[in-house]
Amino acid sequence: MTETFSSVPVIDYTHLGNSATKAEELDKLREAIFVVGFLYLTNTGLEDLIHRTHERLPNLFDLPVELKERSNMIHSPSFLGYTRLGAETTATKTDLREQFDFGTPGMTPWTEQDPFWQRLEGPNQYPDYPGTQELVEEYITAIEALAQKFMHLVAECLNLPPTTFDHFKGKMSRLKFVKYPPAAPDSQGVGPHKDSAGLFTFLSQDDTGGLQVLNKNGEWIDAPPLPGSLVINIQQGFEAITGGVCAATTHRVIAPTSKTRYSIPFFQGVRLDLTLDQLKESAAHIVQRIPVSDDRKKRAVDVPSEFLSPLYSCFGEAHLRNRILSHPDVGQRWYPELHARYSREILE
Ligand SMILES: O=C(O)CCC(=O)C(=O)O
Ligand SMILES: [Fe+2]
Repeated sequence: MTETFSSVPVIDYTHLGNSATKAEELDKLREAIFVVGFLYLTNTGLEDLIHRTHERLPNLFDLPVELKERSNMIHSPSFLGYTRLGAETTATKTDLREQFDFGTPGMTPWTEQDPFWQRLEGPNQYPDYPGTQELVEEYITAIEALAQKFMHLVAECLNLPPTTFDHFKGKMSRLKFVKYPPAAPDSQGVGPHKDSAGLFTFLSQDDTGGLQVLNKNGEWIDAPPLPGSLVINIQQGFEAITGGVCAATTHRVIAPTSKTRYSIPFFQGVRLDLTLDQLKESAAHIVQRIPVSDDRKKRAVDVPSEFLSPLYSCFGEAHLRNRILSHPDVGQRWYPELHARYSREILE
């Protein structure tokens, strides 16, 4: 029988920091990473910040449309800014959500001499709502630090030196504020996908529900809200580092029917210049340590991983492709030739 899961494991962050409980919790983490690909992380110390941020979201999204549109993503070749309801596509269907995308501040401006995909790392557009920039910066600083520690723990659970994955880390991570308005039953909040921006995702969801993860048997498993927790999943960058053994995990959100849902995903960035060949070489010693399972590949049931396709020169290009297809209006404006090429590849 395929080794799979029917619920999402809960890992207590304080147990990972306590020598009396660490070994046992690392075992649970290993299982969560290698068998499930999803976990709840509790007691991270970020509860107050997460709570304060959620409290602001309804007012932020209630800003007049004209104000939100001023920071529309269409103005950003880095795919940062506001996306109105219905402007995003996943698995070729329209998502029923509205969102603000932010990146780690302080990126070096792109110039014509840089590779085209380097343009993904650019400046933020902040909505005109007092305190937003400060809150975004505070959130990104705090969660970047947690993400870094988490990555060290993942290395430790493989008996690798804690800093093993550090040189895969990219300069820019991404943070989103997302709103899902109520919709007809079984509507697509966001369709089935694997996160493409980097290593791990750290998601805070409110108390509405609707997040589902796919297990190896192709069944959708609910990931119900767990107050104060972060839901962590594997992105395509970590999948690539582990030679596809730790498959990025497929998930989706069913739109709410009677109340608005808000969520705050944070995507830990990966180095954009990583090529598949470089990865194969440097990841070989990592892959050897990963427990062998006869059904390694079965988790990736239905959503292809762009980066493991030899079509793309490096992670940056694979990620750019994903952005262009998710936000076709932005893709068409800034990268018309790539937009045409990537769209054609889907049809073929
Ligand atoms: O809103 C959520 O709970 C999940 C969002 C998500 O999966 C994404 O934006 O990549
Ligand atoms: Fe996602």
